[in-house]
Amino acid sequence: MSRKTETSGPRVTVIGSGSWGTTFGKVLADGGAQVTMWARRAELAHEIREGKRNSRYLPGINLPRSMTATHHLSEALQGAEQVYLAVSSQALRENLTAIRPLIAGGTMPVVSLMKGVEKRTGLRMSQVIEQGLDCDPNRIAVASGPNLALEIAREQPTAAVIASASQETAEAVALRARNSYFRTFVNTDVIGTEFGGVLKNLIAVAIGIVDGVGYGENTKASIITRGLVEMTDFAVAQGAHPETLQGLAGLGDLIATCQSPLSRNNTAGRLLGQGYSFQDVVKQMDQTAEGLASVAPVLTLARAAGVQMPIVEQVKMVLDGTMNPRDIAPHLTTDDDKPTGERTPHGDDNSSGALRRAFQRALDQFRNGGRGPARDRS
Ligand SMILES: NC(=O)C1=CN([C@@H]2O[C@H](COP(=O)(O)OP(=O)(O)OC[C@H]3O[C@@H](n4cnc5c(N)ncnc54)[C@H](O)[C@@H]3O)[C@@H](O)[C@H]2O)C=CC1
Ligand SMILES: O=C(CO)COP(=O)(O)O
Repeated sequence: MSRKTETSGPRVTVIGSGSWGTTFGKVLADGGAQVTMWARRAELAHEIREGKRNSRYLPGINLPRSMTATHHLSEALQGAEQVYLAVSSQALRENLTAIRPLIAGGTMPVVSLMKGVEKRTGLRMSQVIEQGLDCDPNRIAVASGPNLALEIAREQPTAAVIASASQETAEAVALRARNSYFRTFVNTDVIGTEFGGVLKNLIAVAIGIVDGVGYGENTKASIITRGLVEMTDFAVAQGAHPETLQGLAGLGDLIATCQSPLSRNNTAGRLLGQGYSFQDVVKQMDQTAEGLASVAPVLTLARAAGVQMPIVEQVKMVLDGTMNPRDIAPHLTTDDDKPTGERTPHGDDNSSGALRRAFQRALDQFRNGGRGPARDRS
């Protein structure tokens, strides 16, 4: 398929040349941008720049001719109109320290492509960016959705969400990060969009465990469905719109990650289910499985907010080696509470949930200058 590859397009920079950073760089380049990748290792920058390949992370993929790469941060960031961040979540803060003086005074959007929380602080990536760059939250955007890197690198049609507190920033980023095989929608629910990406990783680890022990489709469907309830309850308690969790950044990503053997979180879970210890799994994974680091901070936040997450609790117990993977279930098997309904506290029949949604919609409209709701709107 031939793609638009102008060499005179706007300059954008992608920090991190792993599987997602490189794939997103290709998305941007195929959308007409002049993309400079920053790679930590000089050899990888050389391979991308000269060979138009990233053989370790994206085997078999030819990268656009217009894409270049460097391992010098200052060179990578020079003249960038937008900056995309795609290192592992735990490495973000140290990278921001190096980036900050190089973009000081800049007003360009900074976009998180990451799906984790910082282990030490429990902060979302956009919050770490706000602190690390000391920048206006209206400049920050996050990208999320059912986005398995290798499928997108193969140009399989996919959709994603770009969220920012500023509708204008979300739209500017969405316009840049789109092409014939990658469609971006926008919203202003940064909390829901980010937590969707974080939480589905945890449910994908649970599904991997189920696969690893050899359970079938009923168990998986039960865990995916109840997992979405946990994701929604948690995210809404943190200030998200429930609708966001029903969209691409929630349900969409949950389906993709739970179904695909390409998912690293799913793979890590499968190894746990097969009996490998957490330490063995970490040794075997040569790419980032964010869910492993997010479990503890998510549970800390959940407990503080009074949200119950029985599936995530079980993932933690399997990781800690205190639960046999065969005991995983859509509920805590030690739970002898009386039967409850399926509905969540934000369900349609709940007036406080409806009130909250109405209030959030009004707030959204106010933020968008009265232009109406902007949920997942292209
Ligand atoms: N691979 C995928 O399909 C998708 C990944 N993501 C998210 O993107 C983020 C990055 O993931 P991937 O690119 O897939 O991971 P990866 O493991 O393929 O690459 C991570 C990159 O970060 C770099 N890195 C690690 N520690 C670093 C440090 N201290 N300083 C600088 N660079 C460092 C590595 O060298 C590597 O280039 C994660 O948060 C992940 O959840 C989001 C959507 C899709
Ligand atoms: O976020 C992803 C798909 O949307 C990638 O999932 P994994 O990190 O589990 O590979």
